Order: sequence, then C-alpha cells, then structure tokens
Amino acid sequence: MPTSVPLILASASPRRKQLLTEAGYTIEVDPSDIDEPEPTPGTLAVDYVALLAWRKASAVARRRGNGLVLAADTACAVEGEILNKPEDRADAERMIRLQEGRDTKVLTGICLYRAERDEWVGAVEISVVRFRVLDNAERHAFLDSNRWAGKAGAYGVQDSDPFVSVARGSFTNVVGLPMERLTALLQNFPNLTR
Ligand SMILES: Cc1cn([C@H]2C[C@H](O)[C@@H](COP(=O)(O)OP(=O)(O)OP(=O)(O)O)O2)c(=O)[nH]c1=O
Repeated sequence: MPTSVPLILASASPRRKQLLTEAGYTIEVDPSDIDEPEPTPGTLAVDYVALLAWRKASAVARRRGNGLVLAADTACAVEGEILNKPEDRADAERMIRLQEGRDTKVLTGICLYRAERDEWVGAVEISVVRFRVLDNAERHAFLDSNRWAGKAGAYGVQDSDPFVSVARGSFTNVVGLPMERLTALLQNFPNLTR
C-alpha cells in the first residue's frame, strides 16, 4: 500500500518516477545533482550503492529542511567490477562484452530521509540478471540504438531486449527502485523515528 505521505523523489530517473506514480505514490521530483564518483578499487558494490543513495537523499533533505526524501542508486556487479552508467559508446560496448554469457548482479541502494528530524533508513536489494552472448550484428545494432545511455551496465531490462532477463529477485530493483523493499521500509520508518 502506498503511503499517503508525499515523497520527495531525489532522482532525475524517469524510470523511478514512473514506478512510483504507477504504484499510486504521490511524489514531487527534486533531483540531487550530486557528483557520482567512480568507486575506488576494492569498494564493494553493496557499500557503493548504499553510500550514493544516502548522499543523494541527504543532499536534498538538507537543502529543503523538511519532508520525506527518497533516493536510490543502481549499479551492476560482474567479475568483481562495479558497472555504472557508460560514458560513451565504447564504454557501453566494453560493459556489454563483460556481461555476455554471465549471470550478473544488479544492486539498488535506497535511502529514506526525514529532513526535519535528520533521520534516515536505508537498504540494498540485489537481483540476478542473466545475459546471453550476442552475435556481432546484434551487438552493433544495440549499441547504435543508444538504448544503453544513462543506464547502469549499459542495458535496460525493461526495454524488451531479448539478451537480458531477470533470473532471480525483484524486476523493479533492476529498473532502479525495488518497490517491494520500499514498501516495507516505509512501513517501518515511522517506528524507527518515534
Ligand atoms: C540495470 C538497469 C539500470 N537502469 C537505470 C536505472 C537508473 O536510472 C540508472 C542508474 O543510474 P543511477 O545513478 O542509479 O540513477 P540516475 O543517474 O538515472 O538518476 P539519479 O542519480 O538522479 O537518481 O540505470 C535501467 O533503467 N534499467 C536497467 O536494466
């Protein structure tokens, strides 16, 4: 059940906005615009997405001073590497090739921040995406389509591309917001802040 409390969505992601709106949440979009530094070597993906979600949420909460702020960060993890949004076509190709023929993890960190109390809760949800091998023509056509732009790991599971499927866990988590986890977090948050 969506909360009746309006959420301030600290995200420029159209996917996150759509997921929340479709689920019946009342939201106001106010992106954080923070820098998203590449992870330093050795950083665990789970720590990275949790920290970035917190940084996005806290930046907006502090700027506004009141309201319930929601932020998220999504990254893919494969062979010990964290994959963010590709910088360009070559970077997208590198990411696609790295993931082909593998099961990869997609992690989304979410953070709920109650600005007036300076209190927050966070969680990280992990899903597994199965990536099949592409032939050269298929790979080129995909890269030419630009559908990789702005998406962690250089693909969108929601785009009906036949080479990716969610093998385990939450689908909405892969798209950028684990809705089941968010609902649970919202139910518990008032108790944590009493
Ligand atoms: C893996 C995957 C990611 N994505 C998207 C979700 C996120 O928008 C994006 C990861 O980048 P994020 O940095 O998590 O989010 P963002 O830059 O789009 O927005 P903001 O920082 O303002 O919240 O990748 C998909 O849409 N489909 C997918 O299958």
